[in-house]
Amino acid sequence: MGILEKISEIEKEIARTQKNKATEYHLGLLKAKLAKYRAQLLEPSKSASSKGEGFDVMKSGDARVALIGFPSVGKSTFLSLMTSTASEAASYEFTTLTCIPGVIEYKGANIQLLDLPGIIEGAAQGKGRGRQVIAVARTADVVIMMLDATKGEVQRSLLEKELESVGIRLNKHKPNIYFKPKKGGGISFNSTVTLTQCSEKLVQLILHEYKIFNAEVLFREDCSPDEFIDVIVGNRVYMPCLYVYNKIDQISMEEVDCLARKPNSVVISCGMKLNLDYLLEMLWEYLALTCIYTKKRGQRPDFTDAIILRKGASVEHVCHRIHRSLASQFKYALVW
Ligand SMILES: Nc1nc2c(ncn2[C@@H]2O[C@H](COP(=O)(O)OP(=O)(O)OP(=O)(O)O)[C@@H](O)[C@H]2O)c(=O)[nH]1
Ligand SMILES: [K+]
Ligand SMILES: [Mg+2]
Repeated sequence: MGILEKISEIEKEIARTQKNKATEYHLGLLKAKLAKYRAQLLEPSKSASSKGEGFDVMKSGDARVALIGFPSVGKSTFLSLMTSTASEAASYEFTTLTCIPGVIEYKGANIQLLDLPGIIEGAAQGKGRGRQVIAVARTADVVIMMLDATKGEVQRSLLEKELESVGIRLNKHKPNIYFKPKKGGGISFNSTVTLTQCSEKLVQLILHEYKIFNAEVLFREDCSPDEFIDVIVGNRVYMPCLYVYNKIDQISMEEVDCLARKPNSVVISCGMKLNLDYLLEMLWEYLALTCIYTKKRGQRPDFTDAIILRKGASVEHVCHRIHRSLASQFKYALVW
């Protein structure tokens, strides 16, 4: 019997079993077994762990948001609330075993929301489906880190550490350092600002550690050694992250107030549908999308049909979105 069949057998037996004092232990045992099989299912197969691939879900819509969090913080409940997709939610951990996409429609944009399995400490090393979950997170435009408001802050720092360890930088911008390896000429080091954390000597040491002996380095901001290393190593992902504290129906007003004041944080209750509108507003801000409406001469624009682009998009981007031949024949645009 495969694990999936075993799981379904136990689930059936739990459903069959009447809940009362006499069956308490039996049910408890079944649930423990269920959790064990689910955990086994979450162990990555050897081939999957070596490749570190994500779940195979097509990117669609105008932007992608990934839900990252420990098990049972309410990720699936949230997806089912915000989209027309239903994702199974339950009180036991690892209810969700794969990536489930839904769509949030907001201001005329389609935002793809991805429900993912819960991740745990050690996820980056391949514990559970952690590696796959993180691989999906890398492809997102914004990460929602969902946290259980009734649990301590330690969950937040643990998850941050996991993402850090695989090169995901949350709510940080790319360090403003020009770095170019060369064929010869040694290391040329310059800075346009006063450096308080790095010196020429340190930069050289770090570069030698990476076996780089010829390069041009220009610091345009006062970066730390870690940030410099990020630049050398490359392949870092700089990701906006919204910390969402769910289940505030379970804590006191004072505690809610304290969490709500943290930077990049929103407090909600999926159970009582609290503050979800505000979360959407914040999400929209973090996605940094912009709505562009086209209009015919002498007519009003159609505000139900927006072209959604990243902030900073040019008229040329708009042309490409309308038709690929438009930009080359383009003469002028009136922009409001
Ligand atoms: N009190 C309270 N319970 C909630 C809230 N949101 C979700 N829950 C409950 O929390 C439990 C876990 O919810 P899920 O949505 O399955 O959590 P998940 O993060 O998807 O869990 P996994 O898929 O196992 O990682 C369920 O019993 C939900 O009913 C909330 O706002 N308040
Ligand atoms: K759950
Ligand atoms: Mg879930």
